Amino acid sequence: MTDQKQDRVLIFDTTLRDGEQSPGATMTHAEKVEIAGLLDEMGVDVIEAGFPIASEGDFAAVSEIARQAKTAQICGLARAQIGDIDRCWDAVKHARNPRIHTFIGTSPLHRAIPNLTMDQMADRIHETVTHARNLCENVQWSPMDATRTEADYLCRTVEIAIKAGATTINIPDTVGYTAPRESAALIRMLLERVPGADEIIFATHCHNDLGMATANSLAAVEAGARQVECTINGLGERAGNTALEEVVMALKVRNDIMPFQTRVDSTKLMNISRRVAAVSGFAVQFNKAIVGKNAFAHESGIHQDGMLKNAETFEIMRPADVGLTETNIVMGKHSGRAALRSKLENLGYELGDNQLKDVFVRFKELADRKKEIYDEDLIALMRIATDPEADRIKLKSMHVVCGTEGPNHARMTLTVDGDEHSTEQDGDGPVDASFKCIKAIVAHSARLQLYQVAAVTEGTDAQATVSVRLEEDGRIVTGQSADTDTVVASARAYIHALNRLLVRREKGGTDKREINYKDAS
Ligand SMILES: CC(=O)SCCNC(=O)CCNC(=O)[C@H](O)C(C)(C)COP(=O)(O)OP(=O)(O)OC[C@H]1O[C@@H](n2cnc3c(N)ncnc32)[C@H](O)[C@@H]1OP(=O)(O)O
Ligand SMILES: CC(C)C(=O)C(=O)O
Ligand SMILES: [Mg+2]
Repeated sequence: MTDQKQDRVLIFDTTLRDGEQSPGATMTHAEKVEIAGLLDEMGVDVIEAGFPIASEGDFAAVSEIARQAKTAQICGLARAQIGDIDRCWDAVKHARNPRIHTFIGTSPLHRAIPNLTMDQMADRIHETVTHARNLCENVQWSPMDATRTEADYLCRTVEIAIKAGATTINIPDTVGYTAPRESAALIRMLLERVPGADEIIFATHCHNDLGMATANSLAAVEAGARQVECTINGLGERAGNTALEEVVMALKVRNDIMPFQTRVDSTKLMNISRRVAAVSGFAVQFNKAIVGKNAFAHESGIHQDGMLKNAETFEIMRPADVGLTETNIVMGKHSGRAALRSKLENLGYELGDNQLKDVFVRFKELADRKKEIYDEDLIALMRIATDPEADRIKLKSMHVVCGTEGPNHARMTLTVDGDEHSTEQDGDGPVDASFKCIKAIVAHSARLQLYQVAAVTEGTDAQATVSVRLEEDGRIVTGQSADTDTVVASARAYIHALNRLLVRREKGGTDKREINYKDAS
């Protein structure tokens, strides 16, 4: 009997593959390895670590995650092509418990893309799944756009994949089109009609285009699926994937009507949500279920009154269940190293003494400008303080004149590899003038693809987190910074992105001296 017959639901996290496919969510190698470590620690069963054929970087990240994984199975994605599958295996084979995930679009719309007839596609599925199974014991096969595939053809292809050795069949709602009762009916139909269906695990992989991803996933579980594919914060293409935290907490809180278990330690949800938001640059909306800033906040009088008398009046989960601890240490300019270390440890950062010293200096600088330092402020600060790529170009000072009178003007001094360079520039607004200063000192041809500002905490002294995405010769880098001054945060984010670009250039074999900097004043 497989797990499918029991009450255990496997959690398959695809933050690092489908989540990273969100436009702009590209993560660095180190960030992917870090997130994979947190997922493993949290009890996720399978981590889809990337698409190894997609790039050298993806291959390297999947290989390292495979080497480092302790408990989770490590999976890579591959098209229905022998070369993809071989490349995937070369990356995941280092894991104690590897998995190959191969897929092809089976719906009429998707069959037309590679221009295969139904029979030709059936042969391709047989050939590729057989090949994958000869390499790896765990093979997952997905009929992409399953929910818009003809029922008979879906049953036929699933049967072929099972016979060829697939151990998991994933049923993707690739475009977020299905509704809960259809999602359930589809799994039931496959279980009833496909020979061998009771020997494998059915998975559900939903997208959130109509806001039904979690409902569809849970409906599939009730119908017999025993693996849910999801991402932290619901990160993913377009409207995203099923949110891991929603599935885990729904199964926990409503276990009375959905009696299924996962292995996920829910107290780690808040921390990983914040880390994924920080590294992807995708802020979590305030009212996001489970991990939103307001998910456990109460402002109206009747709610507060009820909460004070009995928290269950307005809360169906305890904040501690998702890893929110009461803020008993309020961080500010009077806090010392011990409090900072303890606070950072609660947030999941283990620091050595030297690192703590550096972070403490930055913390005090911030505390001098800001009354209260929130967890989000510390996460933003840690992200910048511990990024090894944020080195060669540094902001020494800047002064900006802006307002209704114009022209907006920036004066800036940067250090580049330790040497100081200064310039002054006018611009169309203070941010434009600052970016022009940076460009005047560090000449480059990178194109600004994205400039995004978000406040990480409330109040007029809130830190602004700025993300800047640059593109140069196909290389895409994202820089981030946080500061109470939005223009300073913007300049720092731009510089952070440039530093990353320099690292990419060097890794790509370009001579380090290619960095072209000059005094433009
Ligand atoms: C629903 C999903 O999430 S699917 C996963 C989507 N994720 C990604 O695409 C991210 C990674 N992708 C990439 O890096 C690139 O697309 C690569 C490396 C895989 C392929 O790059 P290229 O060779 O330049 O192909 P390109 O991206 O232009 O087109 C995709 C090709 O794959 C084919 N293809 C797409 N899906 C499949 C599949 N499941 N099995 C076999 N072939 C497929 C297409 O027919 C097309 O073939 P063609 O080049 O012969 O026309
Ligand atoms: C690759 C497949 C599983 C996918 O992500 C989808 O169909 O949404
Ligand atoms: Mg998907």
